Amino acid sequence: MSGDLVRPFAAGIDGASGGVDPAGVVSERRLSDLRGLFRDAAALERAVGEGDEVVYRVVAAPVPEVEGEVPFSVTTIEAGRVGDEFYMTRGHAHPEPQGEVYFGLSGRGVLLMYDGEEVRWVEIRPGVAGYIPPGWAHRTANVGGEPFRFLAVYPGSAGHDYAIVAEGGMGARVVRSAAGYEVVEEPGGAGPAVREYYRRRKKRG
Ligand SMILES: O=P(O)(O)OC[C@H]1O[C@H](O)[C@H](O)[C@@H](O)[C@@H]1O
Ligand SMILES: [Fe+2]
Repeated sequence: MSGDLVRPFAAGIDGASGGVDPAGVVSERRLSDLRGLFRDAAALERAVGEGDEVVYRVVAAPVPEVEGEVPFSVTTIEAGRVGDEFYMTRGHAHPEPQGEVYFGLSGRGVLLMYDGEEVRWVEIRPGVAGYIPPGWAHRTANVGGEPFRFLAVYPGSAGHDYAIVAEGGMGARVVRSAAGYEVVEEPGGAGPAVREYYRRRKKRG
């Protein structure tokens, strides 16, 4: 059904350019792809009108997203903000509750995680690995003045659920502050449907 497994190989990971060699799928997300995610919708539309720049690029290794394989990719998030909020990924949960590891390659970012009730975050720098446990949605933001790059390694059967983050949020936002950045929790919390989504995914077996 899912075809042959991948043959052994080595890939070059270029922390200075975000390149992966050999590469598989390359995807780009522009400001206009991130509508509805930043708090300041008017600032986002202005920036879309002023050139709609690429916010991040993901270069994947040639490993398919199927059960048993372990895909990996390098994400480069450009430096920038929409209003006070730092450039960030769309963010997703894994419909199959599977973990993931991020490893910092260059620049400085925040890995934000959310389980429908609790917000956790860690700073990722070169040489730092962040662990995303099964059942936690995740998003990264570039909190520095240069591109932020990280390697991600995850189970091929994990999948990507973007809708739960688009609808339920991440419980917090990464914004500029006098100290550089801060992670500000959002008031109110998620509704019962969102909390139930995560609760189901955090039960083992
Ligand atoms: O998928 P996004 O939320 O847009 O995040 C961007 C990318 O970050 C990491 O590299 C993940 O492993 C990728 O699966 C993801 O696509
Ligand atoms: Fe993921």
